[in-house]
Amino acid sequence: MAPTATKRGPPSKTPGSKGRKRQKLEQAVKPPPSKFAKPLPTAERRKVRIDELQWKEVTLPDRLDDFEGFFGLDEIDGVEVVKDKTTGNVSFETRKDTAAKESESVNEEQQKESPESGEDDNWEGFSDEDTPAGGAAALRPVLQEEGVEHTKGNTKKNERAVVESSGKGAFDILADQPSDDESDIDVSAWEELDLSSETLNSLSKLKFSSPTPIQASAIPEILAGHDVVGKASTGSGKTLAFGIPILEAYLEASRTPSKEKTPLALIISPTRELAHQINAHLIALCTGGGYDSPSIATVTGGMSVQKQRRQLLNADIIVGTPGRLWEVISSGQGLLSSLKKIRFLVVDEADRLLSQGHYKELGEILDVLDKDGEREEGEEPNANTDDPVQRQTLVFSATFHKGLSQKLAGKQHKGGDLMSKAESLEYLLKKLHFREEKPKFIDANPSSQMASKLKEGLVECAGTEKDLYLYALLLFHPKQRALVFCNSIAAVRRLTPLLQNLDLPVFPLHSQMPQKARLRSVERFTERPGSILIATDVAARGLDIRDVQLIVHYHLPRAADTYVHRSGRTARAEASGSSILICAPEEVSGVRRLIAKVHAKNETSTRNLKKTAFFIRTLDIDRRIVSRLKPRATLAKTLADAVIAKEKKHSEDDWLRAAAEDLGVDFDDEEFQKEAPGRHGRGTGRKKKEEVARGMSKGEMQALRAELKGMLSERINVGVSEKYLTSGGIDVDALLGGEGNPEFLGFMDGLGFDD
Ligand SMILES: Nc1ncnc2c1ncn2[C@@H]1O[C@H](COP(=O)(O)OP(=O)(O)OP(=O)(O)O)[C@@H](O)[C@H]1O
Repeated sequence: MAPTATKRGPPSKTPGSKGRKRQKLEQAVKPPPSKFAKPLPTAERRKVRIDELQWKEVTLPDRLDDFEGFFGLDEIDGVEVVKDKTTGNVSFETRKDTAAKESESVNEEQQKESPESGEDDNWEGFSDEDTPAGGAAALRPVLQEEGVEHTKGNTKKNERAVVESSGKGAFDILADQPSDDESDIDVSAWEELDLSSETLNSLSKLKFSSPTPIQASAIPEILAGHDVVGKASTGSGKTLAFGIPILEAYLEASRTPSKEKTPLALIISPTRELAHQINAHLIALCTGGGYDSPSIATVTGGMSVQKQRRQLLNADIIVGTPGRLWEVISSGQGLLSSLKKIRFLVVDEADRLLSQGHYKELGEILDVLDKDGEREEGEEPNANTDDPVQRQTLVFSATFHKGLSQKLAGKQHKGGDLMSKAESLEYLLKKLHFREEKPKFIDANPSSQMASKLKEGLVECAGTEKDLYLYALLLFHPKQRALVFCNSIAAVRRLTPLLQNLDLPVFPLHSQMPQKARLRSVERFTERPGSILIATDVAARGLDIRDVQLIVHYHLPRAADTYVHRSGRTARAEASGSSILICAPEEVSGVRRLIAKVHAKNETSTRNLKKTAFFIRTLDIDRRIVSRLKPRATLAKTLADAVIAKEKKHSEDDWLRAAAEDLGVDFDDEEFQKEAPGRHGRGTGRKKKEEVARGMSKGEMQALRAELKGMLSERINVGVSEKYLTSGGIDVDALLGGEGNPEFLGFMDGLGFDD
C-alpha cells in the first residue's frame, strides 16, 4: 500500500537553534512536489532495491543564509515508499519502465567504473613503508631523489618529469594539462604586464589565460624593482605573483651568462609541504617555454642534509623551511656568501613565519643575510646594519593577524582580529629589512580574506559526540575530497584508525610523521577522489590540492587567521566548497564571534559602514540518522583505542626497558607499573580505560572486528529523513504508518550502502 502523508511533522531537535525562524527556513527549502502524488496502478509497479536507483544531488543555494539542511543530499523522483502492514518493513516501488531504464544505466556506470573499483581493492591504506612502483613515481619530483628536489635540465626533460609521471603527483599542477602545442591558449590578457615571450609560452601551456588580481597588481611592481607586501584571499594565485617575476629575472640573467653562479631567489615557507608545492608550481611554470629551466632546490627537514648541501651549490632558486635552511646556512660551507647576493627574498605565509614561536630561525637567517657576526640578545634583526640592501623583499599572505603586532608591542592579545594595512606594514617593517623605506602594499581582496564561493556552516553536538558527528558529516558528503582539521597530533592519531575502521579512505598528516609518510599522505589524498585527510594545522597554510570540496573543523580554530587559512583549502581558484565547524554547545557563541570578526572586517574596510554581524548558519543535522550510526562508530572507536593503547604500551615498555638496562636492573613490567607515579591522581580514569583497552585479547578484538564488519555491511535505514520530511510538510510517523504522502526524499548515498 502506498502511504500518504497529510500533516506537517515536528521540527527536528537541534539544541540551541530552535524557533519560528527555523521553521520558516525549513519551509524555504521545501522540496518540489512529487510527480507521484497519486499511487501507481499495481500492474505498472515493481519492487526495487534502493541502491539500484539513480539519485540526483540536490543543488545547494549559492549562499547559506536561508539554508539549514544538509549539504549534498540526494533525491529521486518516481519512487513510492511502501510499508508492509504485517512485518512493518519498508520497501520501494517504481514503474517497470523506469526501473528497467535505471538498472540499465546503473550497469553501464558500473562497467565504466570497474577499473577504478579494481584500484580500490588494491588500496593499501596508510603505512610508513615505501610506496610501491607507480605510487612513488607519482610523487614526482618530490620523492625521486631523497633529500632534495633539484630540477635542472632542458625543457623536454622537465616536461617528461612533470607530464609523463605515471600518476598525478601530490603537487602536480600540470598533470591534467596536455603537453602538445595545440593545447596553447590565448594569453593576450597578460600582455599589459610586459612579460617575455618565454613566460607567455609557459602561461599558455598552463592554460592560465589571464592574471588573477594579485598577479595583475603585484607583478608590475616587482618587475619595476619594488619591495612588495601582497595580501590576497586564499587560492588566488599568490605563488605565481612572485614566481613570474623571478622567472623573468632568471630569463634575463641567462641571456648574459656570467662565470659566477649564485642563487637568484630564496623563498621561505612555513611548512615542508608548502615548500614542495611551491617547487612544483615553479617547475610547472618553467616548463614548456622553450628555454633551459632554472635549477630549483627544495631544502626541508626530514631529508638528507648532505644531498641538500650538494644540490644547493648549483641552485638558481632555493625554496625551504626556516629550520633546515638555518641548519644548512649556519654550518658554513660557503652558502651564506652566495645567499647574500640573491635578488629576491620571498617570505610566503609571512604572518605565520614572522609570528612568535616560529620566528627564531627565520630571524637568524634574515640577520645573517645582511651582516656577518652574531646578533646581540634582544636586538632587532638588521637593526644596526648600514649596508644598503640589494635584494627585493616580497612578502605574501592572505592574512595578517593582529595578535602579532600586539605581541610585538608587549600587549596580550585576546581574540582573532586581523590586522589593518597600516598595522601590517608597521609590523613587517619592524621585522624585515626592506630595500625601500616603504614597500608597496597590495591588497587584492580588501573586502574579504575568504574565497568568494565558500559556504560556511556549523554543526552543534555534545562534546563527547564529535567523533560520531564527524563520521556522519563525512558520510553525508560521500565522494567529496574532505580535509578534517584537529588541534592536536593525538587527535589525528586517534581519528585516523577510528575512521579507517569504518571503511573510510582516510590519511593522516601531522608534523611528527616521517617526511616520506607526510608526502605520501598528501599524494594519496590528492590522487584519490573522495578521500579524507585528517590533519593538524600543518595543512592549514598554502596547500593547493585540487578539488577539496569539504573542510571540517573537528577542533575549532584558535584564531581568525587559522579559520581563514583552513577554510581556504577549499573553494580555490574560483571553485566552490564548504567549511563546517563541529561545535559543542559551549563553543558556539565563541566561534560565532570569531567568524563574525573575519567577516565584519570586510564590511567596515570597504564601505566604511558600521559593523554588520555575520551569522554563521547552524546546519540542521538529522539526529535520527546520526543515532543509527552510533553503534558502529562506538565499536570502531573501541577497536581503535585498543590498538592505540597497545602501541603506546609497547613504546612505554621499550623506553622503560632501555632505562632499566641503563641502570643495570631487570625490567619487570608489572613492578614498574606499580611504582609508576600518578596511579591515584588525575588521569586515573583515562589510565584505567587505557588498561582495559590494551588488555583486550586478540580473540576479543577479532570478535569485535567481525561484529563491526557485520554492522558495516548492513544498511542504515535512512529512507526517511526527518529533515526533509519536516521541511516538506510530511509526518514521518504517518508516512511509516502508511498514511503519509508517497513522496520519498532524503537518502544519503554512502550510509552503509554497499554497491
Ligand atoms: N592566472 C591564473 N589563472 C588560473 N589559475 C591560476 C592562475 N594563477 C594561479 N592559478 C592556480 O590557482 C591555484 C591557487 O594558487 P596558489 O596556490 O598560488 O594560491 P594562493 O593565493 O597562494 O593560496 P593560499 O593563500 O591558500 O596559499 C593554483 O592551483 C594555481 O595553479
